[in-house]
Amino acid sequence: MYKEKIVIKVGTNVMTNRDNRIVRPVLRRLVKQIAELHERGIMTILVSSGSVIAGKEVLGTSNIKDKTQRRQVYSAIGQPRMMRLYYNIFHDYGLKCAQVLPTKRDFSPGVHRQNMINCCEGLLAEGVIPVANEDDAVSVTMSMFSDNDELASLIAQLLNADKLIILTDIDGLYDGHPEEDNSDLIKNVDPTEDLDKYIKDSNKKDGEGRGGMGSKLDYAQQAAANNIPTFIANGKKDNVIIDIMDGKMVGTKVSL
Ligand SMILES: Nc1ncnc2c1ncn2[C@@H]1O[C@H](COP(=O)(O)OP(=O)(O)O)[C@@H](O)[C@H]1O
Ligand SMILES: N[C@@H](CCC(=O)OP(=O)(O)O)C(=O)O
Repeated sequence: MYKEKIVIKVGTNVMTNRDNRIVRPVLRRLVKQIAELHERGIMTILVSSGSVIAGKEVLGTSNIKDKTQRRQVYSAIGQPRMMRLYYNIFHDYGLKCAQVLPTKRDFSPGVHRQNMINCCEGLLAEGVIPVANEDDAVSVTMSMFSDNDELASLIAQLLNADKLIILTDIDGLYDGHPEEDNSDLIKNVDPTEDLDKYIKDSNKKDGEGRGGMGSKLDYAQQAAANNIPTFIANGKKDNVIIDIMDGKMVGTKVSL
């Protein structure tokens, strides 16, 4: 049996380069760290974005005009590609992984919620790493999460995780525009702090990440309010997960 369980969320921008191609070594470094935690008796539930961008890599520009339908098509093509990548990398590290594709409905009180718990706990008990992503192919409008930060936070709360780590393409929350030299990284925030003033607009396109820093913070604060210490950190940096688990000061920590 494992000693601890943590949820790690990896955003689209962590795994892509400036041409929006998936960078396999990034996924390898991520899985390597998950494998190291596994050796320490720490199980990970990985929440991974990437299906839309992986579908876009295959299909290129689509003629579909409707944005929702385009997202459905890209993700239906991309999700099995993501899982093939993960399956192979986890296998190289001697680990098993499994796909979990929830929709928002699965978190409403009642039987769906219990099914989610049973599925994830069952996988963890078997030593298998659940790799979750929103079921983008079928989840539209009401059944949609605001983004995978929400999904990761809900899974962490549902499973009563010991930590939530949200990996993005920036070191954490800055107190000014992240690209300005005089902006500083905020190391600690508490779950009730109003952080809206720090959020800057982004101009990301289809599949390049949803939600932005604002939603990341909202969901990090939600998990932290439920006693789950949450970290927002740069997934492109070497060893960032291990550093967090070893208590080093990296990223922005959201906790009570
Ligand atoms: N105050 C801020 N500090 C840090 N990042 C910010 C801030 N305001 C806006 N951002 C933007 O939020 C982005 C991260 O959110 P997002 O694009 O949704 O990433 P992901 O794909 O990892 O979910 C950063 O790349 C940055 O441009
Ligand atoms: N579920 C979508 C990603 C949605 C999302 O939240 O993206 P991101 O902000 O990059 O974590 C996908 O797999 O492409």
